[in-house]
Amino acid sequence: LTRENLQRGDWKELEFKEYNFNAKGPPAEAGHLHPLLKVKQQFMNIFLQIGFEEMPTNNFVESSFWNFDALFQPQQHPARDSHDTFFLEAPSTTRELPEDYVQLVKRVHESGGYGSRGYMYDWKREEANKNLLRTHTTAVSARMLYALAKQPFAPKRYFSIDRVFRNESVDRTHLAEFHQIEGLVCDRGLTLGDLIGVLDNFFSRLGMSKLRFKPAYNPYTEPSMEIFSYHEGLKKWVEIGNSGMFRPEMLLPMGFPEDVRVIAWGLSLERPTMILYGIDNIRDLFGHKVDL
Ligand SMILES: COC[C@@H]1[C@H](c2ccc(C#Cc3ccccc3)cc2)[C@@H]2CN(C(=O)Nc3ccc(OC4CC4)cc3)C[C@@H](O)[C@@H](O)CN12
Repeated sequence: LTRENLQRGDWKELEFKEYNFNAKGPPAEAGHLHPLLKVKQQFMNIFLQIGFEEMPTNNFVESSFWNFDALFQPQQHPARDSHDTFFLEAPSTTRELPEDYVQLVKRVHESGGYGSRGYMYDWKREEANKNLLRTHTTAVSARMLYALAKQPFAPKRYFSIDRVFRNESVDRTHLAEFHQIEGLVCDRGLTLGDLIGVLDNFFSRLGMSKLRFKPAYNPYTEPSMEIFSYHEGLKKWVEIGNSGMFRPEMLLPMGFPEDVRVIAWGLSLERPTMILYGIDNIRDLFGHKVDL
């Protein structure tokens, strides 16, 4: 039907069939929820069911102070190197830190206290001021615990599920960023048994029972444990996370009473999502194909 023969009126001779209003149109391509967000919602529901409150994680940029120093992670630790951490050029330094607390952190790094020897090095404020992309959500846990320690003591359960950034080489199963899931319980007199109990409760809600634990090391927790679960589908033991008890050198400078303990654990969102959705290349989780 061109403009010409429309104007000439040829169409008047044409035979048109009845319009069928019951004909089905082409199937509308509906949207899909992203697998990561569906699994995130599952984890969030579990945390909320067992009485955990969500921490505010809406700051990707963090100071080295909250990301490392407050966690008693020494300034010469390799994780603080630019090969593992994304430091910011602008704004390169943090605007403000709680000065009285900074002095207590400096002292515990340099000379210990509370029964600790410390690391016996010259702690530098310039190092703590450096802005970075947070390498773990434990930086948020540090901020929340510091705020909690300023109140009259009350037990708390917090969780966070958000993006963290590591300056690592990317490959089929590793990207420069991932979503960390972290839970913590703060109360008087908590023991490693309470940590094991909380982990049993949490992971059993995901169908992961029969947990096994292996001694591990984190700069900010002592003791620390890697967490394993026997995966019926894969017929093998799978590492499902890491955990531990925050050190007194982290908690006592915040101002917590001596008998307050914090048990905490972490895992990633990508690993369970890839397993639950049978995705073997992590890039398939993110947008269009990017061949790095
Ligand atoms: C550099 O990233 C390390 C990441 C990530 C990780 C590791 C440790 C923490 C932590 C912590 C922590 C420790 C103490 C106190 C506070 C936080 C958080 C994320 C996962 C943690 N991991 C991990 O998620 N594994 C996992 C979790 C769930 C799962 O469910 C499947 C349905 C069955 C399967 C697998 C363990 C390994 O994948 C490990 O090789 C990779 N880990």
